[in-house]
Amino acid sequence: MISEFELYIDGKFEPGAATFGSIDPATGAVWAQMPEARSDEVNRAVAAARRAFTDPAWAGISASQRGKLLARLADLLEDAAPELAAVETRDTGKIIRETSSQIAYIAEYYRYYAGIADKIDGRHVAIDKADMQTWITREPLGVVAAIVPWNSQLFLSAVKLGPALAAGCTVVLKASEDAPAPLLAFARLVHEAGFPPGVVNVVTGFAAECGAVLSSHPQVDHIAFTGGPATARHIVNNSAHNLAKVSLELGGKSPILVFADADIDSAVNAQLAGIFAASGQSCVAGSRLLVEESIKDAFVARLLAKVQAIRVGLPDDMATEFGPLCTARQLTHIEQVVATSLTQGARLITGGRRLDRAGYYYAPTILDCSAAPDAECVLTELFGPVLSVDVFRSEQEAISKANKTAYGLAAGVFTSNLTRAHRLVKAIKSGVVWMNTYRAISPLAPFGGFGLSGHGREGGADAVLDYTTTKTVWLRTADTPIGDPFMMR
Ligand SMILES: NC(=O)C1=CN([C@@H]2O[C@H](COP(=O)(O)OP(=O)(O)OC[C@H]3O[C@@H](n4cnc5c(N)ncnc54)[C@H](O)[C@@H]3O)[C@@H](O)[C@H]2O)C=CC1
Ligand SMILES: O=Cc1ccc(S(=O)(=O)O)cc1
Repeated sequence: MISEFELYIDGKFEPGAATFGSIDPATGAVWAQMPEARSDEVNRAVAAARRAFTDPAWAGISASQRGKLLARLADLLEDAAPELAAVETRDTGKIIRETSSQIAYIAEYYRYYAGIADKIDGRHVAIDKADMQTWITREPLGVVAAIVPWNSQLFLSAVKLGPALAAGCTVVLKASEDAPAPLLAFARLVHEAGFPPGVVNVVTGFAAECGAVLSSHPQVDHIAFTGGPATARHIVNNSAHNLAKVSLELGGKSPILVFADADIDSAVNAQLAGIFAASGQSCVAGSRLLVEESIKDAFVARLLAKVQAIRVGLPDDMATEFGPLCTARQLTHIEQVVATSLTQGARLITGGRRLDRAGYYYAPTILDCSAAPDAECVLTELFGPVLSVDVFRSEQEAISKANKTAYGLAAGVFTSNLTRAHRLVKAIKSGVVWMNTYRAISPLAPFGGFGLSGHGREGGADAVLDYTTTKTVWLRTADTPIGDPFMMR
């Protein structure tokens, strides 16, 4: 497995200003040293990206050529998927079953944007003046600061790098200080793919000396951020310095609504996947089960039986279904929110404790919140394996409970009633609604939220446009001299 990690700045690998230990969440012990970028490294990375943006080696190549570089990166990523998956699993604790299949699929995101690179068209305007031709071209926006959290970081980078590079931007990618190894390893593939120096730079470091320096840097034009709402507020404040365009992909408190007429086996499995896959550390975690009252007891009993059969184990074992949390901080946060929720009237159905083993394991947990619908665990994101259960008695009540948090990222609806399904799609406030399925993703499908879940949309063809700006060109076609200079044409 890769065990040496460096920053990647201006086409070269370097050790950083200092190093910090990265922890293996399955043991709680440091497993590798990571290079820390501070202001000097960040400033050099942004300067390299700025220079590369206009350098003929990048600005002078065709869009098709940019697509070929992205396609090459996709091939390299696919080949390296097993090795990168091992690194991600070691550094984040995410189970190898998910990392290995997810990384192979991420190659498809780069392929998708490779194909789009030379399809970013401008348009001709049927202008309302006889002696004028007017058209709009699309140009790359400039230097992008891509800031990602530790979870699914190769995926969250792909939905930024893919469209940004297809559009012709250059990028400084900041990996989280929690588990940066997979992105630093990924930088080797960027290098091998042959992107000119400075087009992609990969750094990691802490909030004040790295993240804040990058997001407030005067040479940054666009900040593509994924993370928590609290950090997002810092990002928006930082962008007051550079007035960069900002996109925010934030947390969620996504409901899964199960009606009595649903395919219950499917809904139980989707709920299991929604909250216990990746040990609940997913922005789209289906952390609120809203179930029709008449089937609540039967549904929860079937769910509980499946939860009790989950195979907890070491994340690098293909048989493991449930691994540790990524950080000790996360473990403490979940313990505190669960304890508070119990005092607020939530009732423990299962879990609610650390597991008695090394590493940051927290048991799959279900809390009945039907008597405490405003408990903390119902309203705030935990980013862990904690499901709150509540009931509804009517479609209207289901909608109002689904929409009651400040988030609006995703929702799942399980029903066999087609007309109701259409009504719910319209009524639920979230950027994604999964009907009779959950946590499905594709490069072709846009993704993002409302409210506290942010306002960006990543994935899909239109994402490329976020990394471009328009230029309107006017051409006067008359051969006669321009007339009255004191009036607008
Ligand atoms: N909507 C989406 O697509 C997704 C959202 N998320 C959200 O991410 C969060 C979990 O990740 P965390 O690592 O806890 O997020 P976080 O917000 O703590 O960190 C995210 C990134 O921001 C950086 N950062 C921290 N302070 C900064 C500052 N002052 N200036 C600039 N950068 C700064 C961090 O170093 C890291 O790289 C959850 O809320 C989760 O829901 C996670 C995955 C996908
Ligand atoms: O479709 C977008 C999407 C889905 C899942 C995740 S996570 O990695 O599970 O947080 C992120 C984005």
